Amino acid sequence: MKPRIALIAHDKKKDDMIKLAAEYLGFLQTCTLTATGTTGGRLANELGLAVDRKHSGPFGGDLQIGSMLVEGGIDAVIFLRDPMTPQPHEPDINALVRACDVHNVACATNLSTAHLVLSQLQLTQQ
Ligand SMILES: O=C(CO)COP(=O)(O)O
Repeated sequence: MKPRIALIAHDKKKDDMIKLAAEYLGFLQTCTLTATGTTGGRLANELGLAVDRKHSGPFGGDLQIGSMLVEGGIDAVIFLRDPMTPQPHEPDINALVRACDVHNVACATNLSTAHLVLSQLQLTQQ
């Protein structure tokens, strides 16, 4: 089955997300991708990736992805959080990360871990 990956980035991390996704473009094209609204828009517009776009994070996008994950619909989450900027929807962010822990779903919240997760997933697909 294709890996089902959620891609989410806070505003100051969106350029990092685009660079990361560009590095793994060939692999990500083989995956089923879900993203929060603005992140997904950039991935689609700038890299041509087919992404199921949920609401923007502050409007419930993290919760929508959390709900999918709880239902068993997500294999890994790449969530480039901005630890330096307070977010109005902090409880939603914590709920998503908590849902990953509850359901033992890989959750990369920084670039180093994102590389480890994506490179490993890519290996297991080959
Ligand atoms: O806020 C976010 C995650 O908490 C991301 O939402 P956007 O991708 O819509 O900016």
